[in-house]
Amino acid sequence: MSEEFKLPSYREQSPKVAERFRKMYSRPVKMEIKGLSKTFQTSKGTTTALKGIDFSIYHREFVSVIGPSGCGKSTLIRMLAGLDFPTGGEALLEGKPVTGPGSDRGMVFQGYTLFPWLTVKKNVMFGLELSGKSGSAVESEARSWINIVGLSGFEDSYPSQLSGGMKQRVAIARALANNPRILFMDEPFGALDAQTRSQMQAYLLQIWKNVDVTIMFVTHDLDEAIYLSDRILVLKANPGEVNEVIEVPVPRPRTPEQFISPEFLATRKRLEELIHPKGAQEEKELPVVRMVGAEDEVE
Ligand SMILES: Nc1ncnc2c1ncn2[C@@H]1O[C@H](COP(=O)(O)OP(=O)(O)OP(=O)(O)O)[C@@H](O)[C@H]1O
Repeated sequence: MSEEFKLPSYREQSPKVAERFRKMYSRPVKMEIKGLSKTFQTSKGTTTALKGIDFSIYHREFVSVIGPSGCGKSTLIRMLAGLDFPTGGEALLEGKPVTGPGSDRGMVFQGYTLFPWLTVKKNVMFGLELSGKSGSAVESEARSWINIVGLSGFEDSYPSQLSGGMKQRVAIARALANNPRILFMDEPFGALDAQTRSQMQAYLLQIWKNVDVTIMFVTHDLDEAIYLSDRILVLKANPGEVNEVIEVPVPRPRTPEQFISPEFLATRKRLEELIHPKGAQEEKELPVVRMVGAEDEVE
């Protein structure tokens, strides 16, 4: 008889992984979130989108935010980016309160936010020119960012000539060209097909490794969060609060083969327990629409 396969605890870390976290926690705090809350007044009453979020993101960390729909993931990232304002608490970037948008924070969203009338190079140069730089230095800087995201040769293409994954790489290059202290990514790969999405995840890990940047990444995809992150901030809904912070025990460098490693599976199981707790959703029988004979029934 074979022994029952037992997953390790998602808290079990190899010495190498524990050492990586020790190093990470010894780095300076990049962003400190202190008691951050947000309520919205609507015609139906008050919605508490976020309540008392406390969390610190360390320099060069990759953090993902995950949670059920409506738990406040986008609201959180928008407030940290300075695009919306908290109704309580505050966020500090390198010790300074966030009071509005700024070039020290980059954003990449799910929708392709490139200017369709500008070439790849001009899209990447846009932020640099806004900051007052000009001339050949800007152009060569833009070229080097285009190279970093693997799009050399496409400098003069227009967004309409690129695939979805390529457009998102341009959006990443444009955000990084401003040299942000932190990059916020809100479901950046949500609109991509599964194959392009996994390629983009691998690209993003390479870019993160090669560029001095800290990343906060919102996703619905549990595997994506585990594959990319150092830690996962799990939120719960109504009101949006921190449910758990998971230190991902999967060693780096990450590879797709790790998706079936015991550490990966244990982390996935824990995330599923947190996000889809048993009994939270009653299994509903869907109505049967009989369009075939009983002998054609399937299970
Ligand atoms: N501008 C707004 N006015 C009123 N309520 C809002 C507004 N923006 C967000 N909310 C509410 O705040 C809560 C959190 O919304 P948010 O979009 O941040 O959640 P989310 O976790 O990103 O959701 P999803 O996973 O579905 O994208 C929801 O209940 C939402 O209805």
